[in-house]
Amino acid sequence: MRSVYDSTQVRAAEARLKEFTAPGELMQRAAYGLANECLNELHSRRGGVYGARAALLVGPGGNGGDALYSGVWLLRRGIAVHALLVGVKSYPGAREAFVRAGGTVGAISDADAATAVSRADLVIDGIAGLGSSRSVELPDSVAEAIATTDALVCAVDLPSGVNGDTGQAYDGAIHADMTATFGAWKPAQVLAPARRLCGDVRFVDIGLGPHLTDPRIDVLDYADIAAIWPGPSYDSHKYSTGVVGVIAGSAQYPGAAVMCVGGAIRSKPGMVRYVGAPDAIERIVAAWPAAVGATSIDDAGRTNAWVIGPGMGTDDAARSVVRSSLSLDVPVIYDADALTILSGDVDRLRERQAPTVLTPHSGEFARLFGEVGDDPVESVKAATRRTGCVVLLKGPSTIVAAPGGRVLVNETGSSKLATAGTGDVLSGIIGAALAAGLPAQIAAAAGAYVHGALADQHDGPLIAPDLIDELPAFMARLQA
Ligand SMILES: NC(=O)C1=CN([C@@H]2O[C@H](COP(=O)(O)OP(=O)(O)OC[C@H]3O[C@@H](n4cnc5c(N)ncnc54)[C@H](OP(=O)(O)O)[C@@H]3O)[C@@H](O)[C@H]2O)[C@@H](O)CC1
Ligand SMILES: [K+]
Repeated sequence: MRSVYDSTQVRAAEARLKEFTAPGELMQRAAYGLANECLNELHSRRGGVYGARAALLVGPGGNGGDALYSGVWLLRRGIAVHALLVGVKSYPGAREAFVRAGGTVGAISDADAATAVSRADLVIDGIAGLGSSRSVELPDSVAEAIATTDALVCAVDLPSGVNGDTGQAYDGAIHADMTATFGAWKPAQVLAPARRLCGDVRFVDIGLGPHLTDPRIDVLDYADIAAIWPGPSYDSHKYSTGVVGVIAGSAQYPGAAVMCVGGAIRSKPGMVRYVGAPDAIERIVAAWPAAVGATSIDDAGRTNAWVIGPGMGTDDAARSVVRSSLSLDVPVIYDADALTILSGDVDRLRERQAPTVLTPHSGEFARLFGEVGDDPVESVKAATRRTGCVVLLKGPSTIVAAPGGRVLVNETGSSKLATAGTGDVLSGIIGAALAAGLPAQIAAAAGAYVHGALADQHDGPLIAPDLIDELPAFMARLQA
């Protein structure tokens, strides 16, 4: 698990650590770590560093200070380093130290600034980090040189022009190949759209760890999923590993039910029950002979969790099923059409006594709760406070919040998943995890991890049934 801290937490930890360190010590640790990351990467790209050229983009604050002091280390390794000041100010003492070590300094508005960038093998973006709060305005020629260079572009702490806490990217934000993050992972390094601008994130330990508590976000990794994903034990039987009920599909969208049941059945619960009309049951059993059919929830028998919604339509019958499901005393995940049905009735979700998971994409989220704002984590947390439900917001970075709990962000998957039916598979996987007894937020986040990882391991273009085909091998590896 990777813990992520916002700028207020990082600054507070920095202030506490400063009580035990000499003045300037933390910046020196950061600058040395930054220089090392750049040198290692440059070495692997060019086969050496001596004789390389570097351009530093230097802002007025601590971020620019880091860039200048890292320049001192680069100079000591035989790299020619030119600093371009963005604005008139620079971090006290850093410019002088850089010049003493042999660095040269110009302004970003100099006629030859773009040439310095395009000739460089390494560009260090130290315009702004934690203090980055607005668009980056560079001369057009410099912006163009940064955008088109083959050089290694390394962001100091965060790419300039991204909001470190929300993941928002302002106009002109720098697109880095690599980001050296100091002391903690920051929200923008795991949240879209900023995450993409960070490139490869390298952690530089400056000793903040013991002073950081209560992360804003956690990111689950493979080891976490392997540890928590429920597997059968030697005395398991079909009821002990969880029974999933699925209400999905309609005459218009029969495939949604097949995808959803497939996602559930291949995630290895003990049993999957499908509830629908007789012809729909026939279709499901033809596709998944191990599934068990019933024509109503009441006739379905013992079930540990329900998946309700994919492709079920929004007609009166569907509305009545969703309304009556609110009183089910086992966990329920509402997806797709069920979310549309609930959008006029969000506050009724508070009636639910058992855990509930909502899995909207941004359009469904807007219908339920209003548009996702500039701070998507806050928007999702507000939705959980309003409904008492676990809310999983699908998107380039999936955000999963629970009432009173910590926020989880999933990093697996890609735009490959933007294809019909993949969401139905996801809800089936989450349903299986819920039925097996995982706490609702963990079930949702672990389901999102598995779903994304299936897409990542699939070669070539992807359609929803490919995810189901990838599931058995993935589960086998996970439980090995
Ligand atoms: N915390 C830690 O543990 C450690 C922190 N360290 C380092 O310090 C950094 C934080 O330093 P910081 O507080 O001085 O803020 P920083 O990011 O340099 O911004 C400064 C000013 O830049 C400006 N500015 C903003 N956006 C801009 C834009 N788009 N284009 C142009 N200018 C822009 C804006 O000033 P304004 O122009 O608005 O007056 C803003 O106030 C941190 O990220 C890390 O690198 C390490 O050294 C040691 C450990
Ligand atoms: K930066």
